[in-house]
Amino acid sequence: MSSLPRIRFIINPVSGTRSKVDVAARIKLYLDSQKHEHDIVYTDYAGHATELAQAAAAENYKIVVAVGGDGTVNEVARGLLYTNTALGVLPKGSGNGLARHLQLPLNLDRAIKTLNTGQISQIDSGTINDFPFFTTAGIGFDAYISSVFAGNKRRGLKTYVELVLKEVRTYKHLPVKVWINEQELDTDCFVMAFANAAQYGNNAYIAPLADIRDGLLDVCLVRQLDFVKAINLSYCMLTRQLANVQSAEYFKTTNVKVETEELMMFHADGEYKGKTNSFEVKMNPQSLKVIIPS
Ligand SMILES: Nc1ncnc2c1ncn2[C@@H]1O[C@H](COP(=O)(O)OP(=O)(O)OP(=O)(O)O)[C@@H](O)[C@H]1O
Repeated sequence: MSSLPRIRFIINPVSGTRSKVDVAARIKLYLDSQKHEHDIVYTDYAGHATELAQAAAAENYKIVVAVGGDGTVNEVARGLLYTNTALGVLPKGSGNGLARHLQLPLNLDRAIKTLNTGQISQIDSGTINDFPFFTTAGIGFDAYISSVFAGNKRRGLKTYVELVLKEVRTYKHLPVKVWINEQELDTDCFVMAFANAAQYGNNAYIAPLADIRDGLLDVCLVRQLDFVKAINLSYCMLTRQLANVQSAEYFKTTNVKVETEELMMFHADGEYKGKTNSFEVKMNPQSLKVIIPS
C-alpha cells in the first residue's frame, strides 16, 4: 500500500450556477499524483458532506476538499473541526466567502494546483446557538434573505441583489437586548451580523476589519434601515468602509448574547437555521486547519 498523504474530494452535485465542468477529470489532470493519493465522493443529500468529512478525518486523510459553495464548505468544515485533517476548497458557489477571504483561487484549475503547493494554516470558527459557522452568521434581515433565497430556484448574485432591493423596503426592525463586551444594550435591530471572515461572499465586506485568526468576532449592528441608507450601506460594503459608517455600529468581542421578544430568524454561513428569541454567539479560536496558497 502506498504511504502518500491522502486527499478526499467531496463534491456537492447540486451546488453552483456555472456550467458543470468535469471536476473529476480536472483533478486527475492537475493534482500531483507523486505527492498525494486521492478519492472523490459525491453528496447524496443535505448534511451528507459532514458525515463524509468526519469519516475521512477518522481515517487520517491529510486534506478534505469541499467542492461547492459556502453551504458545502460549512458542512465539510464542521466535520473537520478540532481534527488534524485540513480543509481545502474548490469554490463552485455564487458567493464563495471563505475562499475569497483566504485568497484561494476561484478558478478551478488553479485551485486544484494550490493543493499541490499550498501550506496548512489554523483558523477560527464560530457558533450561533451551537451551529458552527466559518464566514458569517446573523440575525434579522440577512437571515430573512437566506430563508427566502433557500426557497428560490434561481441562484446567483443578480437574484440575490434583486431580492435584497425588493425586501429591504418592507422588512421591519425589531427591539432586542444585547450583551456585548460587558455592556447591555436595549436597541432596535434590522440586522446584526457576526463575522469570522470579512465578507459574506462576492466581495461584500460586512466586517472589513475581521481577522480569521485573531480569536475575535466582528459584530456589525444596523439598528434601522430605509431604502436610501440601504444603498449607502451596500456601497460601503463593496468598498470595505463599513467599520466607520453612521448607519452601522461595529464591535470586536469573543461572545455575544441577544434576546428578543418576537421570534427572529438566524443563519450560519448563509444557510437559514430557523427562528428563535435567544441567541448566543461564540468564537472557537484556531479550531480548523485549512490549506491556503503558499
Ligand atoms: N446531493 C444533494 N442534494 C440536495 N442538496 C444537497 C446535496 N448535497 C448538498 N446539498 C445541500 O446543498 C446546499 C447548497 O450548497 P452550496 O451552498 O454549496 O451551493 P450553492 O447554494 O449553489 O452556493 P451558494 O450558497 O454560494 O449560492 C447545502 O445546504 C447542502 O446541504
